[in-house]
Amino acid sequence: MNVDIGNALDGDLGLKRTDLDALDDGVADAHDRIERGRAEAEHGYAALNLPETCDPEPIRRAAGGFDPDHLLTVGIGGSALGAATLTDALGEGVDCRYLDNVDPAWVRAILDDVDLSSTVVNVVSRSGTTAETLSNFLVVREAMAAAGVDWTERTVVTTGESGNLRSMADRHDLPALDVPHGVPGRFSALSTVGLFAAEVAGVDLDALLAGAAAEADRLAGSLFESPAYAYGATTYALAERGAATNAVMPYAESLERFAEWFAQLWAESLGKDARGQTPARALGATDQHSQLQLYRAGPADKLVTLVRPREATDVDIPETDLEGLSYLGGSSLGSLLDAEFRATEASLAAAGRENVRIEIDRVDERGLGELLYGMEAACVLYGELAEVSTFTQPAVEWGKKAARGLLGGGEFSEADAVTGKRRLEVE
Ligand SMILES: O=P(O)(O)OC[C@H]1O[C@](O)(CO)[C@@H](O)[C@@H]1O
Repeated sequence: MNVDIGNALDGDLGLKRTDLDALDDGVADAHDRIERGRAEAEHGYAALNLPETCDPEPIRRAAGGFDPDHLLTVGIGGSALGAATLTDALGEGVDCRYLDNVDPAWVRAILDDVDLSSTVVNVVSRSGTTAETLSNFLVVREAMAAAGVDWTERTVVTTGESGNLRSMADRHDLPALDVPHGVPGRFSALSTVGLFAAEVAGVDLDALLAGAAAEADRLAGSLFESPAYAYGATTYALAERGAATNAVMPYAESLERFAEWFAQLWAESLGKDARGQTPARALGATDQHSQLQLYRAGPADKLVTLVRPREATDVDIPETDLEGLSYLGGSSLGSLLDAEFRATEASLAAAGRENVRIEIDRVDERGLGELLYGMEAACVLYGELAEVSTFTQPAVEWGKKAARGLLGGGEFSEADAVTGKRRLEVE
């Protein structure tokens, strides 16, 4: 993974090279803290040890008995997004679906669309109590029964040491994978949580973890020596100068889900104490015809993170005599995408709008390992510099309690606030 922060300097937000030089002592201190946390496998920091601590063998054993047409992963947040990022980018041969929402029409459509007799179900929940995941799993289990499929023969559980799913796995002797200790869900893509789906979809886990390990080896006591820390420190420095939004814009359809994964990582880790940086999901070249107007001419309150593979397959553009389009004929879609990437990057810089370029060699296992690990390390560094509690997510609990109270799942004052909503309806 390479990070080019040149366009983050001397823009509207006024970040100077000297500011990064001044920040580098803080980066060194943060790196020391991170390395101490890794050495002690402290909660959260343990995620940065996964290239060494994640053992692919149990994952391969759990997946080995199946040869499915479909993989249905039932999980939400970090229990689905890492797997989805990996199978969207690298998966081959198996139709991988993710039930991470409880929209009835959408769930029904997916269950009607897959042949459950040739589907493997991976139900994933660290806590084993997440309402969406447990509800969807109960629906899937009933659909399998209705289809005459023995769900116990086609279900793999990924969960913590205790809880509903662990009890169910024990009771029915289901294949069960352990979520890693001390790794919050949004940091668990490179663990059993993300890698079961990847294994079923034919991803080379060793190459993926080797890419992550290579990025881990590049963590250093200076932002100028570590791509991950360069990104974490630069995004932090820009946030401190007003970049309230970070628009992540991969120039590859296969990385669109990566932007969704990044959004949870960045928002749930850094959105604390009335601070943080809002991740916006964009896609190149498509959003050049959409959000780019705002990024270039709207408020100077954001940075754009442009992500791309340096190499990719290509498609030739046939010659044409279409008026004014002959310059495209004989070129290729890859050349057009490359020109648009560099033009968008320059367009933002010309307008004083800060942007950062992240490149991986290819959308392959090594590249994704580098990218996912690099963003996780960047996030941890940003959290250290911002002095926030990177690895907790207390703010999401209020809504969970309110919903549970509304459903009669207990007495929660939060539910009272829902029924007391101020109304002003306009018909
Ligand atoms: O794996 P679990 O416990 O079902 O949690 C799923 C997701 O919900 C959260 O805990 C937030 O509610 C995320 O941090 C997590 O990725």
